[in-house]
Amino acid sequence: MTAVTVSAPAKVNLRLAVGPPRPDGYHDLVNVFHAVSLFDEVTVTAAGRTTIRIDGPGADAVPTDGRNLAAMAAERLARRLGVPGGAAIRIRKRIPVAGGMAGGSADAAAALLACAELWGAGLSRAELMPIAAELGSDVPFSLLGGTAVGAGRGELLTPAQVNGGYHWVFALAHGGLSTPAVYAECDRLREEAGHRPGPPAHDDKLMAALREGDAAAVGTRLANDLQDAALSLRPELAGVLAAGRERAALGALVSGSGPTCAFLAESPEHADDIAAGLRASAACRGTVTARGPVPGAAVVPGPG
Ligand SMILES: C[C@@](CO)(OP(=O)(O)O)[C@H](O)COP(=O)(O)OP(=O)(O)OC[C@H]1O[C@@H](n2ccc(N)nc2=O)[C@H](O)[C@@H]1O
Ligand SMILES: Nc1ncnc2c1ncn2[C@@H]1O[C@H](COP(=O)(O)OP(=O)(O)O)[C@@H](O)[C@H]1O
Repeated sequence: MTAVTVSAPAKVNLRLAVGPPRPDGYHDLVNVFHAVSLFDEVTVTAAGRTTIRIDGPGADAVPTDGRNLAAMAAERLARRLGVPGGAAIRIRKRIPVAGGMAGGSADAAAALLACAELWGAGLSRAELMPIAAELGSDVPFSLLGGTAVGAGRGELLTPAQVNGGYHWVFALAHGGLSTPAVYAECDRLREEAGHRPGPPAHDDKLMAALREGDAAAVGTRLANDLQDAALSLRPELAGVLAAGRERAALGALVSGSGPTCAFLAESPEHADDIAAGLRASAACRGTVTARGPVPGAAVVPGPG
């Protein structure tokens, strides 16, 4: 096999409940991940050493050395398998960079699956999961896809039962937000308010709404404990959320650590209407519509 291409989806967090900081610097979560139809594509070919080429919006903000999560995935798997050399990696980026939609995690999951295929590793998706978790808390979900509840730091996944499809609008922001900075701001705001959070809690009503395919009920249960921190660091996001609510979005929230904002719509037509409202308000850089849930990282058939 000379080239393998894998596509991997972006995510939105339907619920992100954040516990107190752990001694290792992470936070325990109840993280309800939902994969949406916005994909990065990663192509790998055998090479003497690992290299990265990347194109698409925001590509210039992504490292092309050993700090790139896709490169880290390839190197880690090569070491694990005893493969000499590495992989030439090409990333076609569509997921907003540092946008709270797990683009780096998608690229890492895609590179892991693509290299396993390229090198004939014969590893199942389940066997790739522990390597994915070493690369980042969100990487296992990028492999799994669908809708799933992440415990621990987000890496311990249980697939969720979901009926129906969900229509989303994403408001793209200028620039990104650093995930560690948003978690730190969340801790700071809680300390300032004298709020001592308990362990993160599940929301049975959200899970029931997902099982019933009741988009309106899902919309009312969307929740993100990092939202206040993202708004504190980027106050203009309040205007973005308000612009989507004006067009009667079923729910509106910051996606993960932000700054992308997510809006749940009743139908594809309603999604287009919310997107038009957001663009008219000039509150954001642009919009993307997508549906969920979609599967996780998958090999794209045909020549790489
Ligand atoms: C917030 C979330 C929500 O899904 O994603 P984004 O919205 O940024 O995409 C995740 O928790 C991000 O996961 P990921 O981006 O994989 O984070 P990691 O590389 O594992 O960790 C980066 C840093 O984020 C913080 N972190 C991450 C996960 C976690 N459960 N607790 C944390 O405190 C820590 O400061 C850590 O050093
Ligand atoms: N392949 C990659 N794609 C995007 N970002 C990457 C990648 N590899 C490393 N990074 C770094 O990870 C940071 C977070 O990126 P990303 O995963 O897009 O955002 P988020 O964590 O908000 O979902 C970026 O600022 C970038 O420096």
